[in-house]
Amino acid sequence: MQVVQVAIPVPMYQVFDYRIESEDVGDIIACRVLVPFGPRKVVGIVMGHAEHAIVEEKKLKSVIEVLDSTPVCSASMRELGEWMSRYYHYPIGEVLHTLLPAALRKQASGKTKASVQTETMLYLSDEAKNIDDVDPRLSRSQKQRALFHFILASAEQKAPLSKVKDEFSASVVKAMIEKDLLIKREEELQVGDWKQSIQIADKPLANVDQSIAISSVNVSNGFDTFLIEGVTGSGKTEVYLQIIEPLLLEGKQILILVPEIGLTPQTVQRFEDRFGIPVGMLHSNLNDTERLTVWQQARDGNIGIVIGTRSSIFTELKNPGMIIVDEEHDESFKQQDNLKYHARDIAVYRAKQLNIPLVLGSATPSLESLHNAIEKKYKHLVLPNRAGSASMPSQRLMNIKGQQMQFGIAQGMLDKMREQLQAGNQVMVFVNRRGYAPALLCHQCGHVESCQRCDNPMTVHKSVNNLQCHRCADTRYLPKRCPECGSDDVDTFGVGTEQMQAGLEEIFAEYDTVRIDSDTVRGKGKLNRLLQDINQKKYQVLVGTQILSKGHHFPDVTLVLIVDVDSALFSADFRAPEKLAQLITQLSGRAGRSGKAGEMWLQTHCPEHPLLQDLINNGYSDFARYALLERKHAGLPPYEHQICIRSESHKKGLAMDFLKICADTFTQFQHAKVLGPFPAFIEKRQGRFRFVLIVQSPSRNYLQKITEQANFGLQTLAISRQVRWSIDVSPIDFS
Ligand SMILES: Nc1ncnc2c1ncn2[C@@H]1O[C@H](COP(=O)(O)OP(=O)(O)OP(=O)(O)O)[C@@H](O)[C@H]1O
Ligand SMILES: [Zn+2]
Repeated sequence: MQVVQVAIPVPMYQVFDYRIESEDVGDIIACRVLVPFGPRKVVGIVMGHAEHAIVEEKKLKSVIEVLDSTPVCSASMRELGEWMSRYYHYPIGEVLHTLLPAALRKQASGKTKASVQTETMLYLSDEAKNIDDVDPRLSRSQKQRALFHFILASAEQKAPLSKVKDEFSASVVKAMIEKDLLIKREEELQVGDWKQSIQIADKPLANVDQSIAISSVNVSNGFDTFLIEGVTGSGKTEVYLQIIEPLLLEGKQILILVPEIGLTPQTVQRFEDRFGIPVGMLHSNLNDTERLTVWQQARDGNIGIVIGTRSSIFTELKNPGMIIVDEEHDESFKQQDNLKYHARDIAVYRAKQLNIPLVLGSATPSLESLHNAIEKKYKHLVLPNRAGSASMPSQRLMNIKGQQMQFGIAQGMLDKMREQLQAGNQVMVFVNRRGYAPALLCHQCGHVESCQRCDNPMTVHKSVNNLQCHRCADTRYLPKRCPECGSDDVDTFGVGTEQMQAGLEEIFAEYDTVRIDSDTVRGKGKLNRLLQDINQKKYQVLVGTQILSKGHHFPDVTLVLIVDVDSALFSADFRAPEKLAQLITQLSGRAGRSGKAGEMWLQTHCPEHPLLQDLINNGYSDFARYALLERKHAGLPPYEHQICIRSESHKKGLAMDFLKICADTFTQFQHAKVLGPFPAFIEKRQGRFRFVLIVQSPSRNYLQKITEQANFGLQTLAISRQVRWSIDVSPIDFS
């Protein structure tokens, strides 16, 4: 009998010992096993072999079943898991489960699922090799003769069944197997197939800045991190295409991370068109089996390029060549619940582990990455101009103090929009709220309909005729009278995307309007169809939320209007200016991308605000450097490091008490600053009161160590089981 240590997805930090009778432990390291855990059976991963079991050996429970014949994760992935467990203060069993494709986490998954991918091949039998068309076994069936020639003509006189099935029916194949003319055999999927089929399509000649970036990356050998800071439309994607070309030709695989809503078939198409090979796509709309297939293909080296969102950073690559993180500033790279990892940070660790280059790209780099570039930890490559014949859009502020507004738009702006529409161009209007209006207000008594569970005004949705809480998704019918005083003088307050679309349809009745927000793009392929329709100019007026700002290339958009973002100028979140500057710059970057002059207008009550002045006059790059200076003086990230402890409870006092204990714990450490507890930006959600505590230190290592120590103590407190709490390392959001 031997004892194995198994990582199990439960909120406990240790591994668990189990007995195993038959197998040699050395053979099942990193394989999944089914084990009893309390009353349940769970899937765990064998981490190692225990010399001495913690529990007396006789009392140890046994492994029920070994689920894999080969490891489900490589040694480097296991090492990454162990690092993440320490770095994010998260139980190892749960970390490893996060790294694996969902299909492999489930108990039902069978023994062979994770193993090497195979395919069924059809061969000519030795007998078949010696016959010809007049042989009676072939002469009577035209179809069988055709299949015989099909395989005879194939390389090595074999063909995959999947390909044969495209042209021949199953009965033809079956008949030939029964006559001993064909042999069916399972073979390991051939590695490097894609390498043979690469065909590089015509490409534009890189401009000077692009060429410098391409050659800087291409001369690198082994691990190195590059930050490409390229203005919107500067041809960053073209740079990615050209830097990965020599790697693909050597048979090396490329992993590209993109933001959640940036991953569209158009993005994938650009890579497929350039290299003529299929690209594996990993995103949240895939089912578990589809995800598993891409994961296996990548791991077995059967696919050259994988493009995916956040969690695809955990893709295993047989022959890794490079990792690219596009739009590296995007917040969707940070997982906000459970294991709160940042895919960009994991990318740095992964690239170092695999000894390959990492390329981060953005028009609006995060202050973290920019800081690393300025400090020369990353190599900084700049694309200051737009590619081809396009030039940068002009950026203007529209002072709306005291102006007459129609649906939240100033008259002067409507005139400018009409001008562009009449010239055959498209215009884009950004509104930061979906729905019809952010609140329903009684004109008589001032009552605002709110979600009681979240203490939050409910948003009016006229298209579905209800009120919705955007925090907890609760819905309520849309009242005709005030629920407080009974007056019928109730009205909406503020403008959301729905109302904006309705208003613009009225004002510009002769043009077609489309709305892009999470309500209209729900459903598989919906966003893509809408994006295609926009590119085919079915719509002239585009109204939408953030989704519109993400990397889209709309050649005919010449005017971008940002309706109202003033509230972000007064946010208590120290990251708000950075986020706002990124949003404005990315939105503005949608205008004038293909030679036509573009303009961006920002409506504001505060045109003199220094952030807006700096951004509009000097651009993001200047703003960001100034913002870094401010962070330095204020002792904020990236100059200091933070963790945030969040606590939630139905009892306000309890959530607060827990954080007070946390604060006392951390105050004992000399080199840490403790801030809070404060109410979270969203103070209440789903009936729970929410608080945060921030701990800060100039040393990341020190902060890591004291958090580990503190966490150990906090876990043992009774109150820690009465509140819902979590540790967020390098938080980017305090809501
Ligand atoms: N060297 C070049 N010569 C001519 N056209 C180019 C060149 N490089 C890129 N382009 C074209 O310029 C346009 C913008 O390029 P691309 O989409 O690569 O920019 P980007 O920097 O990734 O954009 P964004 O970050 O704003 O989404 C594309 O239509 C692309 O084909
Ligand atoms: Zn709610």
